[in-house]
Amino acid sequence: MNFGVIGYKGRMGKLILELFQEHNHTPVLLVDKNEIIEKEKPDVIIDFSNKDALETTIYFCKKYSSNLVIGTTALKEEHFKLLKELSENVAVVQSYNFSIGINILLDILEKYSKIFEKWDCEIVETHHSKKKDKPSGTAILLKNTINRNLEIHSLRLGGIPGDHAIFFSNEGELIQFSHRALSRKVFALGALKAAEFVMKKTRGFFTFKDILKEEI
Ligand SMILES: NC(=O)C1=CN([C@@H]2O[C@H](COP(=O)(O)OP(=O)(O)OC[C@H]3O[C@@H](n4cnc5c(N)ncnc54)[C@H](OP(=O)(O)O)[C@@H]3O)[C@@H](O)[C@H]2O)C=CC1
Ligand SMILES: O=C(O)C1=N[C@H](C(=O)O)C[C@H](O)C1
Repeated sequence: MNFGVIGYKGRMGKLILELFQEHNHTPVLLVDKNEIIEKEKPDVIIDFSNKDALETTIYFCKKYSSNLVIGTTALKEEHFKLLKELSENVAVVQSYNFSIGINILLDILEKYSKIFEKWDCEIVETHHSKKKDKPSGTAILLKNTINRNLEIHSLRLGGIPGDHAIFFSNEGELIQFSHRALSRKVFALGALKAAEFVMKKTRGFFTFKDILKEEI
């Protein structure tokens, strides 16, 4: 496939560019802050950049009828509205976490977190010190899935790719669910899986969990 990367100079952008090429896909559109390299029509555009790039991303998706895989976090309601509108014409996969493990954890929490309704619950997320947003998109996703008012604690340290832990506790016990991304490559692999998925679709709004339905 011909693909585009928004945020191609970033930590995720560089990995995505490398991994997709290893799988014989061709980069035809590269966008970063104040930079656009435009060669051909991309079949799919991958955006791991910043919410401020969304306008540009949507411009290119519309211009070329390209499908979109977007992992950028800190999106606001207005951004989701734009993505839903876009998905009326092209296929969009949006997720704050493209790892398989977090999506399995979301599934478990969706099914079982009600059991802990009367227990205290808090989330701790730990990421590298260069991460710009707080709390992480994944922590927001976990909180929305648990579907209750709870506190998120954010740590920004060293080079940690992404740790999330959910604690449930009553007077005498503690249960902890946790996930650690051992490297950023898991997210790039997830983006590749999502890009291959959208190539089979013409339109619609999907999450990474929709893609993993057959696996989890
Ligand atoms: N969903 C998931 O599974 C994952 C999501 N993420 C998310 O992906 C995003 C990128 O993460 P990461 O690669 O670590 O971040 P980086 O800061 O390393 O990369 C982002 C890149 O986008 C560029 N950029 C910033 N603003 C714009 C803009 N308006 N137009 C075009 N390019 C722009 C940045 O340029 P500059 O540095 O000059 O600002 C930078 O090169 C974050 O939102 C992060 O939370 C990350 C990992 C996994
Ligand atoms: O910025 C990151 O690095 C990550 N961002 C995502 C988030 O905010 O949840 C996913 C992952 O944890 C890494």
